[in-house]
Amino acid sequence: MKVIETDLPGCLVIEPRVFGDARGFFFESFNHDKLAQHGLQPQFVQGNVSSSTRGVLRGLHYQWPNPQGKYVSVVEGEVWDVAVDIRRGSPHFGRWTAVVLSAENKRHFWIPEGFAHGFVTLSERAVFSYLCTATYDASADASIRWNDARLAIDWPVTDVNLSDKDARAPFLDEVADERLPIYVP
Ligand SMILES: Cc1cn([C@H]2C[C@H](O)[C@@H](COP(=O)(O)OP(=O)(O)O[C@H]3O[C@H](C)C(=O)[C@H](O)[C@H]3O)O2)c(=O)[nH]c1=O
Repeated sequence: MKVIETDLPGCLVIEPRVFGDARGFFFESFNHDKLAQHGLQPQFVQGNVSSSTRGVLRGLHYQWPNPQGKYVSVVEGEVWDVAVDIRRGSPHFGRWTAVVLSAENKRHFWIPEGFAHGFVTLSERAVFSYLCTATYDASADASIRWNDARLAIDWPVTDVNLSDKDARAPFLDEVADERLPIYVP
């Protein structure tokens, strides 16, 4: 397993060791002890799977309170996945980083608690599978507009297919401070 730091502190790319043979391949999608060697000890309590067609954009989502750390990957197709630091008091507030996740590259992406998350689907269909460190709390579920000029996320696709909720998401400047996660150094 390789753990690669991104340009946004806290967000990590994990590349599993893949064992291929005449039958196909095997890889460990999550290994507590191996991640712990890299200082990462998430305790997952929920797993999610979603399927999206080309151009579907889900995000930018977060939970506060009850923030979720997310360990995300793609088991079919390809997405452009983005994490945004929206923690009040963070030295990196408003900064984002992105990674291409695909069934082919088998990369996993660790997004810490307090970050907003989203992705846009690059393939005909993408099946997105991820683990969370807190369970879903509808009352804490929150969104920020995907194309917020203040974030200036360089999405590779702009003709996107959004849920009504995401299309109406507030801009960061419209979100009350108390609805944003708190940075804990
Ligand atoms: C997230 C979630 C949703 N739901 C229900 C609520 C809705 O009735 C339905 C679809 O929810 P939503 O449209 O919020 O699903 P996504 O747009 O895929 O949201 C996710 O997309 C981005 C990429 C994320 O990072 C979050 O995990 C999550 O917000 O599933 C649940 O029952 N449990 C859950 O954990």
